[in-house]
Amino acid sequence: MAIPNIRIPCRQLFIDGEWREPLKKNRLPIINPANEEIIGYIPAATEEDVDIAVKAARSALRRDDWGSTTGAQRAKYLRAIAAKVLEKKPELATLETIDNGKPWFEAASDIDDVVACFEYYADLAEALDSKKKTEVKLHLDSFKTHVLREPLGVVGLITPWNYPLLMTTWKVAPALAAGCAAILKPSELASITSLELGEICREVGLPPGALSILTGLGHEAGSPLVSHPDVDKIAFTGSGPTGVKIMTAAAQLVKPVTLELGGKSPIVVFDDIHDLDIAVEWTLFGCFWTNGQICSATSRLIIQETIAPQFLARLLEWTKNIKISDPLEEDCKLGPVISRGQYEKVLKFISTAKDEGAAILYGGDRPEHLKKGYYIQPTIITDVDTSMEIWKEEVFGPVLCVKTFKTEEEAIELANDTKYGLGAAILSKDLERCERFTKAFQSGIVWINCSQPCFWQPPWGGKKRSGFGRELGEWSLENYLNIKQVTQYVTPDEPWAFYKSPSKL
Ligand SMILES: NC(=O)C1=CN([C@@H]2O[C@H](COP(=O)(O)OP(=O)(O)OC[C@H]3O[C@@H](n4cnc5c(N)ncnc54)[C@H](O)[C@@H]3O)[C@@H](O)[C@H]2O)C=CC1
Ligand code: BAL
Ligand code: NA
Repeated sequence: MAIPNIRIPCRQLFIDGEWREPLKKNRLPIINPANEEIIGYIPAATEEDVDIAVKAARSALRRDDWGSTTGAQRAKYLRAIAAKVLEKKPELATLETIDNGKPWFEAASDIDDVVACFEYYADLAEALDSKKKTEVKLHLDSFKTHVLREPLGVVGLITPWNYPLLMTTWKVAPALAAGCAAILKPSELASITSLELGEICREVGLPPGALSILTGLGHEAGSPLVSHPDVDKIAFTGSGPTGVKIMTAAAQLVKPVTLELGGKSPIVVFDDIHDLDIAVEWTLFGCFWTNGQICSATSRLIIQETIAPQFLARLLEWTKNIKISDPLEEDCKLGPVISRGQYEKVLKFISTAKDEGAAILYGGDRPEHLKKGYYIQPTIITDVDTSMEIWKEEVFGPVLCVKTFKTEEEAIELANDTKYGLGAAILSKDLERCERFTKAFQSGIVWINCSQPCFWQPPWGGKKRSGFGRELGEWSLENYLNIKQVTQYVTPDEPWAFYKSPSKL
């Protein structure tokens, strides 16, 4: 597919089905991480705009055109959105690349996932109609009970910048499928494609207020959404510290949250791998895909001592072969990280690792041939100790740290030696061993003989400090539904006879 040359659309906030200037008229720069240039501006919402969006969402839930829709009717909107996204795929992929820095072909594949995800939740919305009301068998005949699965209400969706439109979709598609009215707050570092979703919703005639999109800063636009008393739930993906702030604020209102936070996931490689090159490639992909900015990145390589020298030698050769370039260039496999802040943060992690005594096997700096842009070489760090920051903390950049092990017990201990629990991978020919590791890994996701493939049908989420709740699959729909018990006394002519009846007049 040809990469189109594109103009950055100038948008406002998407509220109540229309484009509206933020009340305070503030805007934030859009920076292309590949050249550090300001390429446009996004509107910056504040508390006042949040309040208007919440009122519009409430009104959508009260109106028949959204609040009384069946799942089948909502499925039509979701399919229409999917079709429009597909139609605009080349432009959306380009916008994603120049906003986020990921290689264009990765962005294009994200857009395919966006389309598939909207279609998938269209199917689930339809299926919801037959599951909306389900009977619950009781042990008594004098009562009958059924359960209603109804939209939870107004939901706040706060998303990160690493898969901008895809992370938006992981939340928006199930929320709309469930019949909620959603308010999306994308990351200020990459909001363009989420705003374009607003234009798509307008084009397909999604009822006003069903989805509003408020771009802006976390503390100005995200925080008021979390603290708004008329928002029923927050679904968040992002950093641990922000997750803690959100959970703390939501707790004041006993507001449910789902949190998909960071990770420091292990990839355990045994000496009985099927093939050295295949294992090396999964190891690279597991950490360097999306420029290393994946919450589930398997950024701790735990390698069996017996195979370590030849594995690392081959890993080095493959790493040197990775094409680092402007992400719009064909065959680019590693673009810049998202921002100046992230660039400095990642380099600091590398310098601290060196200060703490680790060795840089490869990378550790900006590539010589790229003078501008937030580029960092794919970096491999060895001689790592479990007390080091590089072993413990999420880098969110193309940095892999390596530790060797002798026995299975040692490997599992190292794998679980983290406060996080999102993903974990094992590469081994021995499937019984893989099974033992699957049980022992303290994580929400396990990859066997691979790392990172991500599909929309299975559940996605973590344990420990990687958060809680599950996205994707049918699990995500449950996040946006209220389960209501309805119990009926079916013998109303018969007294309940709990209290003593006063004598009749
Ligand atoms: N788990 C993941 O997928 C991600 C993890 N990260 C990690 O987080 C680090 C910092 O990146 P940031 O973009 O600053 O992440 P962040 O967690 O602060 O931002 C994520 C989203 O939360 C919003 N937000 C920030 N403060 C908020 C608040 N007080 N209330 C409500 N919403 C708020 C942001 O505007 C953005 O939309 C990265 O270096 C990386 O380590 C970043 C992005 C994604
Ligand atoms: N494909 C992984 C999604 C994430 O990093 O959040
Ligand atoms: Na950007």
